[in-house]
Amino acid sequence: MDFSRLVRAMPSTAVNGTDDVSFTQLQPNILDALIPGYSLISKYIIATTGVDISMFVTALAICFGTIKGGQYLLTQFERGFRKLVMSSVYVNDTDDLFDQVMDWLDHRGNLLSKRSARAKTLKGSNWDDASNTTVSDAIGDDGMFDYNKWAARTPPRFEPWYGRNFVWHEGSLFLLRRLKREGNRMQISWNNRGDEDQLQIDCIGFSIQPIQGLLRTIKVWSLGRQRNTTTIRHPTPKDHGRGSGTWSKTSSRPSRPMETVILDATQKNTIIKDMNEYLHPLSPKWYANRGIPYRRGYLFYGPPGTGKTSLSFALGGIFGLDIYVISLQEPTLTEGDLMQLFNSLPKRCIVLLEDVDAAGLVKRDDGSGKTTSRKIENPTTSTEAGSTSAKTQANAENKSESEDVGSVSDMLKVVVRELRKSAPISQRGDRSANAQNGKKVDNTISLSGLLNAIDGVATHEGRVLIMTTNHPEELDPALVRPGRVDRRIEFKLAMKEQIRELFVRMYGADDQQLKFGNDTMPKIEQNGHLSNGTLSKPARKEAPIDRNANGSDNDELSTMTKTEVRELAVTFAAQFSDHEYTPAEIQNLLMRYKKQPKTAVEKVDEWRQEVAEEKLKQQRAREDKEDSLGRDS
Ligand SMILES: Nc1ncnc2c1ncn2[C@@H]1O[C@H](COP(=O)(O)OP(=O)(O)OP(=O)(O)O)[C@@H](O)[C@H]1O
Repeated sequence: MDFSRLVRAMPSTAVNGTDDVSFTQLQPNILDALIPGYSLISKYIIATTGVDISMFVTALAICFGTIKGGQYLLTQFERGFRKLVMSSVYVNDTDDLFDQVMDWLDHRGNLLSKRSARAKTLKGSNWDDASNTTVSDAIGDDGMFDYNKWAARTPPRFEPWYGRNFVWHEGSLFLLRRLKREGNRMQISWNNRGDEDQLQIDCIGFSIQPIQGLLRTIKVWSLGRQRNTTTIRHPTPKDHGRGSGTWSKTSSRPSRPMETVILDATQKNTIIKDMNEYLHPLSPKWYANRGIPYRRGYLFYGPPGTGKTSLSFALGGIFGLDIYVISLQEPTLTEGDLMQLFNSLPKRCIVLLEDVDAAGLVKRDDGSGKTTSRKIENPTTSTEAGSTSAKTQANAENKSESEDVGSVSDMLKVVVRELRKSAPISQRGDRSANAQNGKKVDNTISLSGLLNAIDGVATHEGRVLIMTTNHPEELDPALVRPGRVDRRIEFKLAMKEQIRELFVRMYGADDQQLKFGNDTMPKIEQNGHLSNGTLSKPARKEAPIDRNANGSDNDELSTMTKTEVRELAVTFAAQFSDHEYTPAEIQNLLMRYKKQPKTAVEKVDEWRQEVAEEKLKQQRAREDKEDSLGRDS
């Protein structure tokens, strides 16, 4: 705005205030100062249409000025008022509390502005919100499940949009606003999730105590909602724009009940008791008094599909801990990120470090100035349909190394394998695949980098570290030394008893009690505590298991009693030897016949044949790949 022109436009009488001022006379001059080129436009309009727009534009300018002035005064008043008599608490969006408050706001429908709200389609991780939809709503005319119908009936979630939200809680009035930082300016915006958002909570008074009470209420409310769910977090993808080395919540799923992980009872008990003891509120003091870092590490090792991840998730469920998953195979993960990720862990959580053997760790400098690369094997693909166990694969490879070095081509294979072992990490395994796919692969996590992150600073004391591997023999002793790994748990191929339990769980789950296979063993209460063991409850009545929700003709279960299922489980398990298949493979067979336990028993031989053929095919494919690698080199 040109103020000098504005002053010049006012007649001296008006400026001096000695004469009456005709407001209409001033209009063109003032408007010309306010809107550059106004007089020209105005003259043109008068010349072409004969209409004088001065009055109209004046009215508009006055309205605009009044509104802006009002807004300015209001902001100044609010600022002054807040400074004088209000207290504030800020919550950053990287804090869990931020989401909890947003969720809480969302669930208080009366908070939403009457005129505007943001509708958000719910993603799969929210299990509760589809509960209003019944199965029949989602069945198409042809009797098949129609996902679109299901999704269409799942209501969107309505969230607050721009503006202030006033909350009345326990006799206090709160003002909640979301602020987004843009440069040095804080702007109000609801749900424009970006970087560095903040929630500002104000209340009237000279203390933040009422806000503390509000946040406590929200936390308790949130805890109630999260009960029986396990939150999984992964490193935030690099392209997310939030900077590397931060965690993102990837899912919140119903906790996996411990009894669904079929393992040796003693083994399972041991780890639960150990963790329970470690997480006890008095434990940190016990560790501190003895000068021992308050950390606990476990190594879960064994072939793919034997329950390592499942047990980790179930432990998260019973101890109410969130799970922070890091895969060292992630090609863009750097040592700096790893350190930052470990340093930003909450006080109590489970860190699941997956496939530590396949990470491509470079061994620590052995003093000779050389660093030696670790071997990367192509980890067995644990497809649901007939995955080959790593053990079988390892045996096959060992065998080929020791026996088959007879022909030239066999010798070549061995040479190729050795070449692959010593090749730079970026040229091997998954990183190689990523490189071919155009992903960035120029980083490496060295063993010392990993050890630094694990040992880290005292801030992440209290966490539980679970490392999983299919090849424990390939791990550097430094990584698994006591203090870093306090207990090693071996996961083996399924025993007959495990197979029987898997069968019973699949077909008679409603009848299963929380037990570890031995009635004298302690039971896990819902809250994760151990209690003295009692006899498992017998089946209530011998009625057929009728869960014919969408009845099908070949539903054998609806006519079977639980006792019959148990008896059939024994027949099923008797067809296998111990340590023949992984639990994942057995589960895959059972999943094919979800309601046909008798058919599952009959089909074992057919399935065995199929799995053997599949494994042979995979073996041949591996050999062909090695041959072609040999030819290329
Ligand atoms: N001991 C088990 N009890 C019950 N289910 C199991 C068990 N082992 C495997 N499964 C089932 O097999 C599937 C794969 O299991 P999981 O991911 O836990 O295996 P894993 O040992 O972690 O494999 P990987 O080494 O490939 O990560 C899951 O669906 C799980 O339910």
